[in-house]
Amino acid sequence: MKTFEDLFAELSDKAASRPEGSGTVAALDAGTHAIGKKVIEEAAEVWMAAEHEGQERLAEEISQLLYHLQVLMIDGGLTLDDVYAKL
Ligand SMILES: N=c1c2ncn([C@@H]3O[C@H](COP(=O)(O)OP(=O)(O)OP(=O)(O)O)[C@@H](O)[C@H]3O)c2ncn1[C@@H]1O[C@H](COP(=O)(O)O)[C@@H](O)[C@H]1O
Repeated sequence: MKTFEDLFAELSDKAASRPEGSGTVAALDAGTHAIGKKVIEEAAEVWMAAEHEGQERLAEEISQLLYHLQVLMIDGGLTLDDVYAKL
């Protein structure tokens, strides 16, 4: 099972190596504004799932929100420790 740390390491590697066909590379190339819009979209889907769609969908939507937050972290040059220091 993939952890938050595993995913961040994978995405950081993709950002550096820029493999063909990577959605992460495409998202980073689209820029901060576009990534931010995906974060908002996924956050709304998390909210809807929590209210109406059950645990399975909620877990799925939260995983997608975490993914887009990690893309925004990488776009902003943050490390996991930068965020963990604020927890
Ligand atoms: N965990 C994720 C992940 N979660 C969400 N997403 C993206 O978020 C989208 C989900 O959003 P929606 O359900 O709203 O679907 P959608 O509106 O049809 O999506 P778009 O049209 O906006 O792309 C997916 O289509 C993916 O683009 C993810 N994309 C990639 N990963 C993981 O990230 C890693 C690197 O992926 P690549 O960079 O694509 O190789 C791999 O381990 C992937 O499993």
